[in-house]
Amino acid sequence: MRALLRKAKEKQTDRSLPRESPATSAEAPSAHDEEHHVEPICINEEATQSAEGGDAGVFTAPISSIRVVNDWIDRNTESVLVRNVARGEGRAVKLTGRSTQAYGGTVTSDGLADQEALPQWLQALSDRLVAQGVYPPSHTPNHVLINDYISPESGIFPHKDGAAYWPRVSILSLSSSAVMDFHRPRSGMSTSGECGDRPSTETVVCRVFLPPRSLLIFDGAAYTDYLHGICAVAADVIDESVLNTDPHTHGTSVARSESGRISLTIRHVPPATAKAHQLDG
Ligand SMILES: O=C(O)CCC(=O)C(=O)O
Ligand SMILES: [Fe+2]
Repeated sequence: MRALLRKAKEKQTDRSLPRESPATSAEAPSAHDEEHHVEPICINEEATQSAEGGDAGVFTAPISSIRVVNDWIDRNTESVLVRNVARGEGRAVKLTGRSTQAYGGTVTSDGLADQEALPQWLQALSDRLVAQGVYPPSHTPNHVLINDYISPESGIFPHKDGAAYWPRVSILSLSSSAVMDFHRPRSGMSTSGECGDRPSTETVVCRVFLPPRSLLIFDGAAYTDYLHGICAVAADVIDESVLNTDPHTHGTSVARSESGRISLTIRHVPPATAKAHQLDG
């Protein structure tokens, strides 16, 4: 495992990823982590094998708790998942620029209420994340939020996922790439409303390219201290500041797919009763 992580770090060097360090607060272990006993992630060999034989691209970003596994699924699996998302349209909630489908239950400030079993096609993803060591069996993902972005120009305003979730998130991208921005919170920064059309240089500390079929995993400071969001742009301008990109693509822009991106946000939510119990005692 150590060798693997070392390999990932070497890849980071190979790819000339920016080495600026983020705000020092990002490096410090968060009190929230300790409170939730977040174990380090161990992504095993299988997770780093590209399904199509290419470079899996696991790396550690400047905020040390962000990782991307490229080609986490193959194209056939992607097509199956896209079709399953389309079949779930009946349960979709329409928002500006995107619709969402929630599976697993209702997330409340106390934890997961009205818990329902994940459908088999989502449970398979959850099981794979546990098998790969991304989640411990005690925190098997039990909730999936699907964001179906209506057009390439759709995004999501910078936000934090909040305290109801166990603080590690895995996001699987389907159908299109996008760049996710991690923002340092700024006093008075709005965390609701429309997403912007460009990242704010004032607040962005880290930008990460998410190709279709990639899995983004973040926890620690990236989860608790920073906001994440996706700009509302039809094409993402790529330069050396965007992680998970090859140097030869710097200076180009990558168009998002006309059909819009779909993301599956896979998390563990402690049951409402368990959480209330934990707080009591
Ligand atoms: O579409 C994405 O990748 C972001 C989704 C997200 O941040 C969320 O569901 O909380
Ligand atoms: Fe989020």
